[in-house]
Amino acid sequence: MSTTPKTENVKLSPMVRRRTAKDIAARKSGEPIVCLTAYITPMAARLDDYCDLLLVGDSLGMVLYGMDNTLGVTLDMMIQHGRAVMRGAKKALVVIDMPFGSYEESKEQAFRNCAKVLSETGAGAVKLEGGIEMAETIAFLVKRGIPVLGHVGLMPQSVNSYGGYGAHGRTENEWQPILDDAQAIAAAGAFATVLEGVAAPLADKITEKTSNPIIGIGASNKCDGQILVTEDMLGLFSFNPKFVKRYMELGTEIVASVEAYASEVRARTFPSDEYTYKMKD
Ligand SMILES: Nc1nc(=O)c2c([nH]1)NC[C@@H]1CN(c3ccc(C(=O)N[C@@H](CCC(=O)O)C(=O)O)cc3)CN21
Ligand SMILES: CC(C)C(=O)C(=O)O
Ligand SMILES: [Mg+2]
Repeated sequence: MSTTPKTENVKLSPMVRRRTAKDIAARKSGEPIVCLTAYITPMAARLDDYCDLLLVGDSLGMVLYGMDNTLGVTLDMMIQHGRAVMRGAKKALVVIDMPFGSYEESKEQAFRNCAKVLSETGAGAVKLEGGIEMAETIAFLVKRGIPVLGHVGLMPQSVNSYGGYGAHGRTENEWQPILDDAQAIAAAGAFATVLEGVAAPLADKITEKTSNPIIGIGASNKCDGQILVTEDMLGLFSFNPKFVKRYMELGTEIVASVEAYASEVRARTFPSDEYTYKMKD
């Protein structure tokens, strides 16, 4: 009889070291940081090999739930989708967007909710929108072990104040406050910053004048990295702002497939023989 201990038969999956916030921080002026959003396991699994960072964005309120903006997204939604993405992604750093109302009130509120998000999802960092006004909160979180990805420029959770999603910094008198925001949160310890919806020359200047990596969306190709909403670049979300390049037309392909299925059902050509069970011999 074999006396081999049971543990010897346990197959360990090959160890992949997941990217950390520190790895991303080290990419200032280095190899561009590739980022996309992910909300669900099967998508995260497919993006994982190609992305340094996967963001569970609060854009999921609009993309998955049909909301008009991101303001109705809850902490529980972010946690459930965060867990789903963690099950699919093994290599990328997973970052969870803090939803509107979950962090702005005080640094204590921010810590409580960010800690809940990290402990219940296993993700490696959180993202929160805000410039100078959030710098103190970001420093408080970072000093207590919570890596923070910043987000300045167009901040979608402030859509009611802006009155829309127009680009910022398209006249030079708008530049200084946005640069100040980016520098303030870099100084507060954000490991990188998303810069959204700004004129390209301003994005170039901010990238040059900040100490942490700048990840652009609707910004410029001189940023230290790029992010897009995955459903936007796949052509699944009916939305066509200037900054979205559609790499495929998934929505059109879905419609074509459903059309084919519907007509086969009506013609009784589906399910054909190969899709039906035979009797046992
Ligand atoms: N699917 C999706 N993709 C995103 O990039 C995204 C979201 N959702 N939800 C959260 C925010 C909202 N964002 C938006 C929403 C609309 C425009 C937009 O319509 N832009 C127009 C100009 C609008 C105006 O001038 O008022 C454009 O042509 O760029 C841009 C960014 C970016 N974020
Ligand atoms: C667009 C990205 C940066 C985002 O914040 C989101 O997807 O919610
Ligand atoms: Mg967001």
